Parts: sequence; structure tokens; C-alpha cells
Amino acid sequence: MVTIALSDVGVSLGRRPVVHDVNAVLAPGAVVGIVGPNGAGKSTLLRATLGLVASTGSICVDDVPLARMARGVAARTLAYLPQGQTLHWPLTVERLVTLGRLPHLAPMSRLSDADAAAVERALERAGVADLRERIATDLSGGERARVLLARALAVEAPGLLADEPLASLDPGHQIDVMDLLRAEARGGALVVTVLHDLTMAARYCDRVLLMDAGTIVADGVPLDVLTPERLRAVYGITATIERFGETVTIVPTGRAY
Ligand SMILES: Nc1ncnc2c1ncn2[C@@H]1O[C@H](COP(=O)(O)OP(=O)(O)OP(=O)(O)O)[C@@H](O)[C@H]1O
Repeated sequence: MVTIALSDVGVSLGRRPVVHDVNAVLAPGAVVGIVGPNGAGKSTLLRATLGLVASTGSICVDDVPLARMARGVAARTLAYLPQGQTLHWPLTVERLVTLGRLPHLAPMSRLSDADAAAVERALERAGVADLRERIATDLSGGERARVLLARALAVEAPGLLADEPLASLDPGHQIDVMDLLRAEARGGALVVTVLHDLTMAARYCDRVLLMDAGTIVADGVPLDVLTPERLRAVYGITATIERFGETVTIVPTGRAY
């Protein structure tokens, strides 16, 4: 289990402040969605939380300042699925997913049976076991996205930070991935995921952080956060929000000018 505490987090890129005044405690056992318009700072916040970009304020992972954690420990604790990653090396899917075990390996050591079993579980859970012999650079965008998710799952970290895991996926695979993220959380993991699909955020997230202009402007259960007024103010859209029993649908209907 892992808890991430963000206090007054800020990030500047190229001298531009792109994230500021972010405060949140992210506890295990939940799917936390980060939503907000393009350029709001979602990916940058995720990258700062992983120590991939320099930040101000404080980021603690289980009460340990991220800056003081050894890289290997951080990499075993927080798995990362980056946004739209391009693949350059013609590796087989199985080898690519095996790279997810790197944080667990001592230098020059071989994969253990436990590593191989973790890779197998990740291939199965991401639904890409049948692609294992394929060259990853030859895959379609959606297939590649699921393979990269499998690589992140292979880490078997207590925290999973996923940046737009639904991009390129067809509706069935979107549901599969969100079901999988929810299952991870129900198993005790902390799952933090950037999403653009507000219906998926409302249906699958236990908590939603709505970002605008570099900071969190609302934080809570999805339907408390994703109100028509906020969607108008933050995204500049009108939207219908409907509930059918347990099922929620948020459909953007137009621009609100
Ligand atoms: N290297 C950089 N130098 C300067 N500004 C940058 C740099 N990288 C990103 N930015 C800016 O930081 C802001 C936040 O970018 P970020 O990628 O975090 O947004 P996002 O909310 O994830 O957006 P999207 O939904 O489009 O993926 C944007 O305005 C972006 O142009």
C-alpha cells in the first residue's frame, strides 16, 4: 500500500509556472482521476509526482520525501504509464513487458521465476498475451497502448500512475482498462489516472481532481466535482449529466460562450 502527499507543489517549465499550489493526500485503495482541459497541468503534475520533473513544495511517498527516495525504490513503488509513448526499438511484446521488471533486478542479474510470473500476469491482465511474439513497433495504436499498460502492470507496484490510458482504445478495451484499474485499486493499490472522458471518470473514479490553469480547483467524489457549472467554468462547455441507476453519463453538448 502507498500514500502520496502533495503539499504546495509547484512546477515551472522553461520559466513558465505550469503547476502551482497543489495540495492533496492520495490514499491507497482508490482510483483517483485527474481531469481538466488541455494544458491544465495534469501530465506535469503526474511527472512531478514521479520525480521526473523538478518541483517546489513537498511530495512525500509514505511519509518519505520523494527527493530522498532511492530511484530504484521509487520505481518499484510507483509504476508509470506515460502519455502516448512512441516506441523506437523493435522488441517483441514479451520483451517489452519484461522491461517492467527492471526496477526489481540487480545489475547484470537474470529474471527470476517470480519476475517471469509477474510478466505473465501482466500480459494476461492487459489482454495482450496473444500478442507476445509480435514486434511492438508493428502494433496498432490501441494494441501498443495495452502493451505499454502491461509493462506498467508488470512492475506490480503498490502505486500506478497512468496518463491517458484510454487514448487510442476502442470502447470495449476502454471498459476493460477501467475495470482493470478499478480491480487494482480494490486490491489495495493507489491508482492515479489522467482522463479526458468524463463519463469514464464519473463511473470509475472514487475521487476526481479537477485541474484548471495549473492547480486543483475541485476535489471530491465525481458527481460533486463534475457539475454543469464547473464544466462550464473550466472547460467552457455545456453538458448533460444523467444517472440511470448506478450508471452515470456525462455528455458534452456544446460550447458555452
Ligand atoms: N518543456 C516545456 N516548456 C514550457 N512549457 C511547457 C513545457 N512542457 C509543457 N509545457 C506547458 O505546460 C502546460 C501544462 O502541460 P501538461 O502537458 O501538463 O498539460 P495537460 O493538462 O496534461 O494537457 P493535455 O490534456 O493537453 O495532455 C501547457 O501549457 C504546456 O504547453
